[in-house]
Amino acid sequence: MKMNLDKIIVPLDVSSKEDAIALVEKLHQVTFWKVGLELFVSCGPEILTFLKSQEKRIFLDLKFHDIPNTVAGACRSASRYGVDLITLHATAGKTAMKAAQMAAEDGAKEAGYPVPKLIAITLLTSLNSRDLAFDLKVPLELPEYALSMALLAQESGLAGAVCSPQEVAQLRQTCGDEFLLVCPGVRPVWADKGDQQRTFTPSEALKAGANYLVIGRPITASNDPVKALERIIDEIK
Ligand SMILES: O=c1ccn([C@@H]2O[C@H](COP(=O)(O)O)[C@@H](O)[C@H]2O)c(=O)[nH]1
Repeated sequence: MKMNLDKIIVPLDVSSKEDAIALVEKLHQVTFWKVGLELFVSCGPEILTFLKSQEKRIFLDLKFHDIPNTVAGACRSASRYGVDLITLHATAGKTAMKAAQMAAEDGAKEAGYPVPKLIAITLLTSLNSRDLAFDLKVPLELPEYALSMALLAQESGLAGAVCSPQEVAQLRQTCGDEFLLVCPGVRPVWADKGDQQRTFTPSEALKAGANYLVIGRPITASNDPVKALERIIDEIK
């Protein structure tokens, strides 16, 4: 039970500190929480301080995407809070990713924390092949594109990537066992897909080689989040 629970990251996709604290208290067995744009924009770094006080691991998912100097500055600042994972878009480019990695090392060192793992967004799990080809005009097949973004992140010295579970087997095979692969877009068969386009079930995603699964609404939007989490843990036993 504990081993599988450690592989699940639950997003705190709520709009206030009070709601976030209530969720953390309700799902007290969850050890790894994700702070994304909605919560961070509404309550700022206070939420990180709260999670640290509860000895939780923190995935800071702000998906930085800017010029190298700005992305590096954001990663330096974020690393001073003692977070464990930080996202940035691979499409920010190699120079930005390299600068981000160096800055994260500096920020963590200044604050006396371990260096967080920087992981690159390959292609948002809400996009499908049609979006990639016709809207974004990317002339590559989707799996090839996701792989090329992961390789760019790896060449830039990043610890890993965020990918859909549908691409994780190929990324694992090419990028190796040490490369961290974090998968959102995970849906038990009984859950709504919502805006997620490239999904697998939790057991499929783990079998394919994901290190961590990010599972939000199937748990947090359920009438009984504790039961939903237990059901997922049972299914991946
Ligand atoms: O490609 C990506 C990158 C990040 N996310 C984030 O993961 C969670 C997924 O939540 P669900 O409720 O399980 O859909 C959410 O916070 C996203 O911002 C992603 O979905 N896809």
